[in-house]
Amino acid sequence: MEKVIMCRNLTKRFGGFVAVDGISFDVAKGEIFGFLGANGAGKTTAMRMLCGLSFPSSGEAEVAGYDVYKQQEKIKKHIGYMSQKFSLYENLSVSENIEFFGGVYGVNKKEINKRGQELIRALGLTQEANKMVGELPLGWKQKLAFSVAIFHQPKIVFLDEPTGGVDPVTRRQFWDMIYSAANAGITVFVTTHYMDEAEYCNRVSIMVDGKVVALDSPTNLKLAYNANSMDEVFYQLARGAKRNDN
Ligand SMILES: Nc1ncnc2c1ncn2[C@@H]1O[C@H](COP(=O)(O)OP(=O)(O)OP(=O)(O)O)[C@@H](O)[C@H]1O
Repeated sequence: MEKVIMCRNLTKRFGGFVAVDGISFDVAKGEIFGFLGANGAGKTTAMRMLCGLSFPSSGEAEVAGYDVYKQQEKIKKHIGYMSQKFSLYENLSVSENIEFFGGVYGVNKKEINKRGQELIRALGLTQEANKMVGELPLGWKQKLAFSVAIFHQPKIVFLDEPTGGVDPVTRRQFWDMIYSAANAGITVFVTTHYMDEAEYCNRVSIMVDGKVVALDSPTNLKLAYNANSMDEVFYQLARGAKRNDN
């Protein structure tokens, strides 16, 4: 098994508060890894460390073979990132967003043009290519944002609640794109609050109050917790959480 993410006792403190408390796991190439936890559990903080955006307080981690303390710039080059809050520029057109982000990620102009056109066709956005992204329905924006995040063919894509606010059918279509990316060898690390999405992951980790309290396939987790759904598993584990930012 080729590991593309490895972390051991990864910890982040803010003053005396331990936001991420000694988490350890590996993620394999091409795996779809669900990273669950209630509000305030520490998911975003952990993800920011793995993306090379923030230094851990202690512990070890390697992402795409690079060290999270010493090689943050290398990590950023080899990953894609999409979140609900940060993705596309609403006041640029579909084509301009592809050009811009392709450029930021170091794809050359010729490739951007060629693959950009293919992408627009594949997404069925030919008529909308010159429209401002702000005019697109949310589901289309999310699909485009995901495509842009993997345009430079990264080893890993980090998705922070990528499908918030859209209906189950649109979410399902989004997940078809995730499966295609994983089949092409891109590892997917995804946080979500939707338990139907947790069922789609190869493995799921559940964080409570900064710690990973369970990690396995959805099938094994349901067996272990004698539950019919991931919703039930999640409820059993997260109901005792002390933190809840909401
Ligand atoms: N810069 C910071 N300074 C102090 N505390 C912080 C900081 N960033 C996060 N925290 C705290 O760390 C804890 C974990 O926050 P984090 O955003 O990682 O949780 P999360 O699991 O991503 O939650 P959500 O699902 O709401 O996004 C929270 O209690 C939060 O208030």
